[in-house]
Amino acid sequence: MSDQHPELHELGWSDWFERRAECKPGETIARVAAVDRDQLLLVDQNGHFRAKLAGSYRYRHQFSHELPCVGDWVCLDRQPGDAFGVVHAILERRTSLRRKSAGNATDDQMIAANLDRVVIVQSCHVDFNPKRLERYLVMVMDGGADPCILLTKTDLVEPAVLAAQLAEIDSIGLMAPVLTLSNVTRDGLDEFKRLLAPGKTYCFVGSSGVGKSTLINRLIDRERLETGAVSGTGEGRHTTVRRELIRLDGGALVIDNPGMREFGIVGAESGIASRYADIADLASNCRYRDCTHRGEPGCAVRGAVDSGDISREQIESYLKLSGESDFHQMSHAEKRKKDRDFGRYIKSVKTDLKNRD
Ligand SMILES: Nc1nc2c(ncn2[C@@H]2O[C@H](COP(=O)(O)OP(=O)(O)OP(=O)(O)O)[C@@H](O)[C@H]2O)c(=O)[nH]1
Ligand SMILES: [Zn+2]
Repeated sequence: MSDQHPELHELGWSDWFERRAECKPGETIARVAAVDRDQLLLVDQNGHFRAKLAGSYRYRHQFSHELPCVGDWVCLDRQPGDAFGVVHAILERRTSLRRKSAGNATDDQMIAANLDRVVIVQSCHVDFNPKRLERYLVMVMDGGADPCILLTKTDLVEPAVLAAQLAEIDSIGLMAPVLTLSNVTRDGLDEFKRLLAPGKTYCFVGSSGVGKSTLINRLIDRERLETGAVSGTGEGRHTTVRRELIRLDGGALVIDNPGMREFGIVGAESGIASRYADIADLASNCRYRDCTHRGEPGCAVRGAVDSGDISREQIESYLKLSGESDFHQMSHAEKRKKDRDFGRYIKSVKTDLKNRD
C-alpha cells in the first residue's frame, strides 16, 4: 500500500499503522497527546486540538484497555470550525505498556501505547537492583516494546562499583542495550541522545528519584515543558491539559505521564513470567537440543503455537527476551550455556514475583 500519510511520520506514523488504518471517508488520523478524563488532546500535522470519544464508541467498548491512552492513533471526524473532534476508532496498538489487573486481562489499565523503546532507569547509586530490573524487562517485553537499560547518577559511585553493576547486568545475558549517564556532569548524555531516533517513541520507567524527570528536562528545554500545556474551553469548564507526548528537537518523541511513574510498582504480573516459564519448559521438548523455534522439525514451541496454546506474539516477545534472534550465530556450547542461563533467569524472575506480595 502506498503511504498516504507522509506528514504523520514525524509523529511516529509508519507503514505498520498505514496497513491497519480503517478510517471512514472524511475521517482524519491523529495521535493522542494526553487524556484528561473524557477529553482527549490530539496532535496531527497541523498541531494540537481537543477531541471527545464518540458516544457510539463508548457504548461498544467498555473495557478500560479499549479506551484511548497517550500514544494511540485514532480516526476522527472534525468539521472546520468545530471546537472538538469526534473520535470514532482507535487503531490497533503495535506495542503498549499496561498495568496488569489482578483479575482479567480485559481490566488491564493502559499506560501508553505505540512505544518503540522503553528506557528502564535505575540509579547506580542506591537504587541498583538486578531483580527489579528483570521484572521491568519482562513487563516491557510483554507489551512488545524494545527495552533499554539506563543507569543514572554515575557521578555518585566509584568507577569500580559501576563496572561491577554492568558486569552483573551482562551476566543476565539479555540483548537490550545498557547505557550509563550522569545528569550532573552530563557524562554519557550525548551517547544516550544518540539512541533517540527521529519519529520513534520513547518513555522512561523506573523508581521514584532515579532521575527520570531531570533527564527528560535535559532532553527538552524546560520552557517547552511548562508552556506545553494547552488551554481550552469545554462545555463551560476551563481546563488545562499538560501534553504527555513531546517531540524533541532531534525529532524523537517522548511520552511522560504520571502512570509511567507507578508502572512496575503494582503487582500481579506473575502471569507474564509464568507464561515465559511455560515456553521455556516447552522448549526442552524440542527434537533438537539447539532448536531456535524458527521452523525446525519437531519443534515443541511452534507446535504449541499451531495448536493455539500460545500466541505468536508471546513467542515473538519470548524469542526477543531470550535473545534467541542471535541464537543461531552461537557455537553449540554457547547455546547450551545460554539455554541454562535463560532457564535460570526465568525461574528467578518467577520466584521473585511469587515472593513479592
Ligand atoms: N548526583 C546526581 N543526582 C541526580 C542525577 N539525576 C537526578 N538527580 C537528582 O535526583 C533527584 C531525583 O531526580 P528526579 O529527576 O526528580 O527523579 P525521578 O525519577 O523523575 O523521580 P519521580 O518524579 O519521583 O519519578 C533530584 O534531586 C535530582 O536533582 C544524577 O545523575 N546525579
Ligand atoms: Zn523448538
